[in-house]
Amino acid sequence: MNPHHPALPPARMLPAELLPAELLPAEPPSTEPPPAEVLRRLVAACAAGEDPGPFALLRRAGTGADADRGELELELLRGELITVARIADLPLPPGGTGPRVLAIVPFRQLTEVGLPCVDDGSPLEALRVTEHLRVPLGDALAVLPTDGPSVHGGGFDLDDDQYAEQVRAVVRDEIGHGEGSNFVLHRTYTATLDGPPPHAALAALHHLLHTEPGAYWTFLIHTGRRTLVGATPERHVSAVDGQVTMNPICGTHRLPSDPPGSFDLSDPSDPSGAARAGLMRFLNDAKEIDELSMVLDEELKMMAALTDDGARVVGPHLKRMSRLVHTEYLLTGHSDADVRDILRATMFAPTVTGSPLHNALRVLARHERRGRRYYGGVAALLGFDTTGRQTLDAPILIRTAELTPDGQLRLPVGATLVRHSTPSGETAETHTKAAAILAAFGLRPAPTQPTRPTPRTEDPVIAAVLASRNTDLATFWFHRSPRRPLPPQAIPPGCAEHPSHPGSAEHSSQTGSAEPLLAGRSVLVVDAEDAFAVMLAHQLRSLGLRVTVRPWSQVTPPTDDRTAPAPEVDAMPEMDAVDLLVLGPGPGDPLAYRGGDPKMVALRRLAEYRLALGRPLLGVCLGHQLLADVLGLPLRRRPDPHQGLGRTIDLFGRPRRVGYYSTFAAVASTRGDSSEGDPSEGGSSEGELFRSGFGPVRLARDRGDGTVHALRGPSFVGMQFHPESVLSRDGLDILRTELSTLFAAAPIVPVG
Ligand SMILES: C=C(O[C@@H]1C=C(C(=O)O)C=C[C@H]1O)C(=O)O
Ligand SMILES: NC(=O)CC[C@H](N)C(=O)O
Repeated sequence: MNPHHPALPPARMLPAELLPAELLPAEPPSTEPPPAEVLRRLVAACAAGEDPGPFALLRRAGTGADADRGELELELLRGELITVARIADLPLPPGGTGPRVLAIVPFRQLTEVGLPCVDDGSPLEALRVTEHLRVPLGDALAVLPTDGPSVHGGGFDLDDDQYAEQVRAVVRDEIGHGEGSNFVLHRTYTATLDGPPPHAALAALHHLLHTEPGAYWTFLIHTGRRTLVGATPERHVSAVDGQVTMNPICGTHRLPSDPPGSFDLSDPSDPSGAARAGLMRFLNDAKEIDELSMVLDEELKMMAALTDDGARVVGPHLKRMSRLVHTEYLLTGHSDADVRDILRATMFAPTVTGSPLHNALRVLARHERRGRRYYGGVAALLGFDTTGRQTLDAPILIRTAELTPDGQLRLPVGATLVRHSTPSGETAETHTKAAAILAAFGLRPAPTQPTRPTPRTEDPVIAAVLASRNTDLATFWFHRSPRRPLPPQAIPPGCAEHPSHPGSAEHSSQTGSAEPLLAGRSVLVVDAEDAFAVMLAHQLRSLGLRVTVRPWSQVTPPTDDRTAPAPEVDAMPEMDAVDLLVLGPGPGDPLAYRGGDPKMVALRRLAEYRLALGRPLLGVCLGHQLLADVLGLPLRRRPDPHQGLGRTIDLFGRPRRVGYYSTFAAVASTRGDSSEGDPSEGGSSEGELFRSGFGPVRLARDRGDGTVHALRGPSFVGMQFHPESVLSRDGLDILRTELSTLFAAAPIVPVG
């Protein structure tokens, strides 16, 4: 018996002192019962309301047992409960293979790295694993209870009208004011259990194992202080053999049937093909497509910061759950970092927070005004493989109910809000997401038949529609060569390839190779609170430049102006010395410099300083807006935010596919309008000419509304779009062209 679980007495063994001496075996018998028996006793203890001690049951896809052994299993872990303050405190001493620690990381863990959130004090609890058993899934299902205690008094903390109003407010006040492109707001369903929570959780797990075969983890984690039970579709991050994988899932198609049955595209009971038609509408829905691209961009930022080889994108694919279908990408890269550092660096997924991450967290705290407990955090299984390398498997805690010993059930659920979200649509989405878990507690009708998991290969028509989404995306992020082949479990079924293959002409122009005019030049990228800066750095490096990235608060031009807000760090000589200064993208209203906003003041001063110096300067999005402002072009807030929007534009006479994440824009009025910023010459393929105090500026403007897509001056370039975004198919080529032109034109200034 496991000494940590005295509540579970041995079932069959008589105490040795009661046996006649001749019956005593020469060798002590194995006292370890078979795994299914251990589970049976655990279930019995829970049903009797006894304390089963900390344990977990995990049905893991991908990196789980299936991949190794080809049979379905439920992992049973037991261990000691520990509570730690920081992720780094999770104990992972070398030695032994297999899982060692199973942690539940609350959302408030963000405070550990100084990121904003409503701090509800939820603890970082973990099981230090003392026992790891594998129970064949069939045996487990035979032992798990089919019925749990009844549950009553359910309802959402925010009613539908209140949630819809929050959706409206975020779209209008945050996305509509340049604070970011997507935000996830949650609401929580609560109810009360009439019996022991671990027993209720086991019955719910049984239900979910049947109904959610498409889940990434179907699991129950009982720490003694709480029980989490759920079927989460989404891997947040895993690390196997130095291969780090993230899995942004976004876009939600609500399945029509109620109560739901199996979702089969060739379902003979759906002769009209209604299910298929609905799925096709979803796959072609601009909002759903944009949602996934936005979270792909945001997770690429994380991967770019985390891995030494950038990241590689695979997908998109469908992720099928019982009542809904999602779309997903997979991102892989290489990192030798300690798995606890990987966890710490990825708090938390953009699919449960928003973009850009830091400001999204502020927006969440502002609108949600209550803690998230474990919602949006992760479960994390840490251990070692047979070669002694650390392993990590961390799903996102969504579609997960928390049961507390006092019988409270909480199920938080959210939706990704984007510029074209509708309050009613997002509210309906939260109901559908909650339904699968609520059904497991008898709070919603159960599906009539088991759900079919996502097939290994997609239906060819659907696969083609999915693959076509990549034609407008940046090859650069699809063909970064991984250091080693992807492990088979990293590649999901029906892997869609990017249409441009290695070796093609398009591929070589889009994947980066050192440029003669750029190679070896030094660049300082100023991060204006958007990790797009790190993606830009990867692209610039691929063009041969030497790149440093620094937060805006640590970069400041030399100034004698003592009235200006005090910089955190003294003037940096490299401001003058670097061959190229890049002012990066960032959230917020660029004109807020007038009210003294420290970030906007600092960035604008950098633009002024570098312009006066006459040395190469590139402004991207927010950086471009502040550059345009210094040049004398007016800035306007768009009525139609371009947050997360791919467009084909006319860029100095060439059609270019680029991605926008902006609500503001510089505007140059059309000829005949006498307002400031009037271009002084008519349009040409070279763009219109605007005379600024820093020399003539060529403008690439939108013919419809006059907004400035890009500008070229004697020593500077501005881009309203994001060349680094996955939405910018032509981003890398634009950077190459614009920077080469800039360096060809810019006088060589000796620095000494
Ligand atoms: C936020 C949740 O789910 C996330 C949001 C999705 C969406 O908005 O389409 C889809 C999958 C998840 O990444 C949740 O279940 O609470
Ligand atoms: N991505 C950005 O740099 C955005 C700039 C600015 N916050 C806007 O929304 O227009």
